[in-house]
Formats: sequence, C-alpha cells, structure tokens
Amino acid sequence: MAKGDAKARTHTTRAAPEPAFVQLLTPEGDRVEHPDYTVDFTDEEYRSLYHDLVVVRKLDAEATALQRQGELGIWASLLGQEAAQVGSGRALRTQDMAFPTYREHGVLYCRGIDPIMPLRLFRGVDQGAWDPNEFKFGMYTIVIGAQTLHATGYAMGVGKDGKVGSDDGEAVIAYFGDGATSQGDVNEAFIWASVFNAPMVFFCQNNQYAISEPLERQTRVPLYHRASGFGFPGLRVDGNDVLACYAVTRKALDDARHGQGPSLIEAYTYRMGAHTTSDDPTRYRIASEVEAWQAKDPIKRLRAFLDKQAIAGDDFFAAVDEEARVAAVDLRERVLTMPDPDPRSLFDHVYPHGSPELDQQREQFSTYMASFEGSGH
Ligand SMILES: Cc1ncc(C[n+]2csc(CCOP(=O)(O)OP(=O)(O)O)c2C)c(N)n1
Ligand SMILES: [Mg+2]
Repeated sequence: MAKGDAKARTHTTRAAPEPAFVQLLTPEGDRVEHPDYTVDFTDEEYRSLYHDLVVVRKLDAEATALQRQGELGIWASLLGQEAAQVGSGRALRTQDMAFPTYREHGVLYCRGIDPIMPLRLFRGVDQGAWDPNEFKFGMYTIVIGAQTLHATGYAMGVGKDGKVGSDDGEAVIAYFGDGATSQGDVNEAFIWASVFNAPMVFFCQNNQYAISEPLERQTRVPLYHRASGFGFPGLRVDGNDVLACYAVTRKALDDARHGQGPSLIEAYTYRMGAHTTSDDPTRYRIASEVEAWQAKDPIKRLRAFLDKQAIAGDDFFAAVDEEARVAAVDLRERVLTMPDPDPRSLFDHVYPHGSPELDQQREQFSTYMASFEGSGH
C-alpha cells in the first residue's frame, strides 16, 4: 500500500468540522471580532510579528537540514506551530517565567536567547545551556510533562514571595503537548496549581499527535474542557492565528499575575513536519490531512492580512526573507565551527558526584571506543 494511502490508517481522520475556538484572523487573512479578545498593535508591531514568524521558521528549517547532514544528533521541528509559539512568547512580560518542552524554539527566540543554543544541545556538546534566571526561560525538558510540575512549584514560590497582585506581578507559563495531558505529572501540576491558586498559565500546543499517537488516543473530550475538572478556566484558541494566541495568552498571564490563579490554553494547531528527525510521519498519517492544514498556515495568513491592510508590501516581505536567509547562514556557519562532541561525555552530568556504576560503565565504553581509534573507523 502506498505511503499516504488513507486505507492504511488505523484511526479516523480529523478532516472537519472546525472546532470552536478564539480566532482573530481567518486563514484568508481577514480580521474577525471577538467579544472578549482583541489586539491593538501598531503597524510596526504587526510587521515585527511577521518578521519573527518568518525568521523562526527559517532557522528551524536550517536546523532540520543540519541534522540531516549529520551535524546534530536529532531535531524537533516547530514547523506549523510558529504562531502558537511567537504569539504566546511575545505575550510574556519581561518578569514572566517560561518552562518549555524540547520544541519551543520560537518561544526561546522571543525570550532573546541566541538561537544556536538548542542546536548545541542537540549536537551533544555541553555548551548549549542558557541561564534560566537571566532569560526567564527554563531548560528544554525531554521528560514529557515534567516541566509542568517544575513550573507549578516555581509559580507557588512566586505566590509565597508575594510577587502577585499587581501589574508588576510575575506569572509563569508551562508549555506542553496534547500527548503530555495524559501524563500523571501534568494532572498533578493542574491540581497543585489550582488548590494553591498559583500564577500559572498551562499552554498546551495541541498539534494533533504525540509522535504517532493521534489526539483521539489521548482524550474523548476537548482538551481545554479538562480545566473545569480541576477548578480553573480553560479555552481553545486557533493555534495558527498569531493574533489570537497573543491575545489569549496576554490575558491569561495578566489574570495570573493579578492573583486570579491558573488557566489552561489549548492552542489548536498542527505539527506540519515529523515528530523529530528520527520519525517518518507518512507511516501513520494521510497526505490529505497535511494538505488541509497547509491551507491554514500561520505565516501565510498574517502575510495576507498585512497585504490586504496595506501594512506591508512586497519590498518588506522580500527584506524579511533576506534577513531570515542571512540569519540561517550565520547559524549554519556557527554550527560548522563547533567541535565534535566526545561520545564519552554522555557519562558527564548524569549525577553531580558520579557513582561507582557510572565509572565502571565509562571505563567499559572507553575501552570499546579505543577499539575503533586508530582503526580508521
Ligand atoms: C515520560 C516520557 N514518556 C515518553 C517519552 C517519549 N516521548 C518523547 S516525545 C513524546 C510525545 C509527546 O507528544 P506531545 O506531548 O503531544 O508533544 P509534541 O511532541 O507533539 O510536541 C513521547 C511519548 C518521554 N520523552 N518522556
Ligand atoms: Mg503533540
């Protein structure tokens, strides 16, 4: 059976109907009004939002290419999720703290972290760390959902330090995926954040898949409905609409910083690429599903809006493309000058003080590695 053939699939497709969500910008680039949410951007701010979406996508594509060329161990692409990440990332105020998964390169960019940092991490060299306190952005977390507990504990601390209750208050956002909602950690985080009224925003990027597992294997109810069972508000936003993602996140963060407790945002989006570079999505999802989501592309719709409103024209779009290209070239050059990671370094940083078992494993591995050295392999 050919790849992409619907009959090969074991789950039902999600062709339609479109779920109800907060939307401010249609896929065609038309502004729609919403009774509770709006944005008030200047033309310059709209252009800068577009700039960030394009740059983030280009850097991500370059990282995928670098992995394919053997420069990175693995890469988790954000393709298709740029609006959810840039919209929510730009809604953060300087004092707010974010806890990411392994896919939040767009939020990392919004926090002002050098975009080479995650590439360093995925190359396996130990230079790829940023100071979470300096940038108010935690380390990437591979253990699914664990960061929601870290975030909730941090947010409870913010509350105990008396940093909520005013415009200067601090709010905390935790990013996670649809698959993560099935983890015990996430559900525990919901409970703790709720009963301690922590200044938390749970930002779930529902990209429809947890690797190959489709959404219907995680839930029988819309994910945002889960919030009510834990006693806090939840809403669904069009995750491919950068304006809506910005507006709902800004409001949720402001509510949290003013002492109104946690909330859950489900950003309804789609993972346009593979789960990671180790995955082949044509084995578990159909081509027509991907095509249907291409029509809802987050960048195309903002570009259409800017064009229709005469906020930007061809010269601007070309200049942004050129800036993105230059940034990608710079990223590539910097990766290519990085040292090769030493495979033995995988034993470092496991425990702060080491262990006899680890020392023994390191020794065995070194002997194994030595058998290749000098053999031309
Ligand atoms: C505790 C734990 N279980 C399993 C895995 C393996 N794993 C890595 S990514 C992933 C799927 C996560 O899906 P989702 O939460 O929807 O996030 P997405 O990758 O779609 O952004 C799984 C199961 C893991 N990293 N950690
Ligand atoms: Mg997912």
